[in-house]
Amino acid sequence: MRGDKPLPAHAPWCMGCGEDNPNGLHLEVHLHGDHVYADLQFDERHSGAPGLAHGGAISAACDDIMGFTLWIAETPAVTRTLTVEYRRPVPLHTPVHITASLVDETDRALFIEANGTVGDTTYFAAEAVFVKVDLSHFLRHGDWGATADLITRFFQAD
Ligand SMILES: CCCCCCCCCCCCCCCC(=O)SCCNC(=O)CCNC(=O)[C@H](O)C(C)(C)COP(=O)(O)OP(=O)(O)OC[C@H]1O[C@@H](n2cnc3c(N)ncnc32)[C@H](O)[C@@H]1OP(=O)(O)O
Repeated sequence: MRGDKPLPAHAPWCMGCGEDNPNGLHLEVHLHGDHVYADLQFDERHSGAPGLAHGGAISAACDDIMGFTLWIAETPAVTRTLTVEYRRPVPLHTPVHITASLVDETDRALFIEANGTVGDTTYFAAEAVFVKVDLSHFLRHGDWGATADLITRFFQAD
């Protein structure tokens, strides 16, 4: 059983968890047992209808926290599909607890679920398929310098 452990951001400018992104969600994600979790509050930067979180911001929060179950799966992977069920409108400036866990795995695919609650009530739930990649995926498609930083975080996370 894994204990409660803070996990490093995907990248400093990551929209979900990067500490240097002024418009990001600033998720601080912890590993706890067989799942990861974060506590967040959406604010005006993430607004859709007045006073309510934008569906895209909620989807981004789900995608990003699911991207932390990679430390459970112990493999890099990227989102192939993401489905979000918006069950209740999420007010801004309201504490939301979001969790994600790995529910199944094949040679190439990870099946991941996320859940966002306010108090004891589920406000949104998501399912995703991530496809495993090797770290060269990020070198091939992304920024070399930032990828070197990502690889450092990958190995420091152990
Ligand atoms: C300790 C570890 C720390 C890690 C630390 C690294 C951090 C790592 C940073 C991550 C950061 C995250 C941040 C948030 C998550 C993003 O935001 S990720 C960004 C958004 N996503 C993307 O950009 C992905 C774009 N898509 C792609 O690059 C390519 O489609 C992919 C995903 C690499 C797959 O390419 P491909 O290999 O050509 O795809 P394909 O052959 O069609 O499918 C591959 C396999 O997956 C299966 N598959 C595909 N789709 C499905 C599906 N829907 N259902 C079931 N199986 C499927 C296929 O059947 C196939 O299996 P096999 O036939 O090989 O057995």
